[in-house]
Amino acid sequence: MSAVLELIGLNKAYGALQVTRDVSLEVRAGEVHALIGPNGAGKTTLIGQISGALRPESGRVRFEGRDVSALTLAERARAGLGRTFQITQILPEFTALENVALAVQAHQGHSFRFFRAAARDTRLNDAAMAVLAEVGLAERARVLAGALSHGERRSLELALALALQPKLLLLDEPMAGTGPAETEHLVALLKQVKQRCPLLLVEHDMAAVFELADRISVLVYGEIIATGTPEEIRANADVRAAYLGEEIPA
Ligand SMILES: Nc1ncnc2c1ncn2[C@@H]1O[C@H](COP(=O)(O)OP(=O)(O)OP(=O)(O)O)[C@@H](O)[C@H]1O
Repeated sequence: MSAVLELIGLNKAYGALQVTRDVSLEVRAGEVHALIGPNGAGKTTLIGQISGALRPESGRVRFEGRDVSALTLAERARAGLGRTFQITQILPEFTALENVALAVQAHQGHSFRFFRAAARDTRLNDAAMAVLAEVGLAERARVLAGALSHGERRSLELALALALQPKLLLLDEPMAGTGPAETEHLVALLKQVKQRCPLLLVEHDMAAVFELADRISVLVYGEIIATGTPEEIRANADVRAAYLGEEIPA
């Protein structure tokens, strides 16, 4: 399988604290690649360097064969490097449908200003409804985003990202704060999203990671200590030592 995203020798430090150490990694077409590691290992910092929110001191990011290292976050997003929006970026006073319509409209390159009116536009509405249906929120389309449950807002975040038709999706802890039923729903949803584009998934819920991932990379103190299939990672002595053998499901 070909690499959609390639990280080549990324390094980043905060003062004396080296948070990314010579990280090289590839996400291949069709795969869910999970990035796991103990708290503070540098996962979010690494995602930031991929999305363009943070600049590494050295190293390259290649996306679909193109060096995107010099591109801004917005330019990378336009190139198809998608990420989930934080819940705080959901507009609570607007309906789920209006939130997604805004994202669809943004993808089509229009101004945000008239999106209330634009949300009445049938084509825009249809496109937004299709994305909502994809994440299981069709029946909640007219509900204000602020009135959705936590799990539903997580699904809405995913819908906002999908509305931009990403060619790869970066997911930073999509299961955080969700209950068991919501987690199950999100796992099923991500399996479906995988049919559309590859995923780079940062997640602490190990059961979800081991269910979803085709390959897993393990980050410890900013360094990738192992990359492999779930079976390989489960059997890796260094990984078990880093996790004290606790969180890796048998
Ligand atoms: N802006 C910053 N300035 C200084 N240090 C930072 C900054 N951002 C993160 N760090 C430090 O960098 C290290 C890596 O943080 P990061 O959030 O990337 O880890 P993480 O693996 O995502 O952690 P978690 O699993 O807890 O979310 C931590 O020691 C953190 O305290």
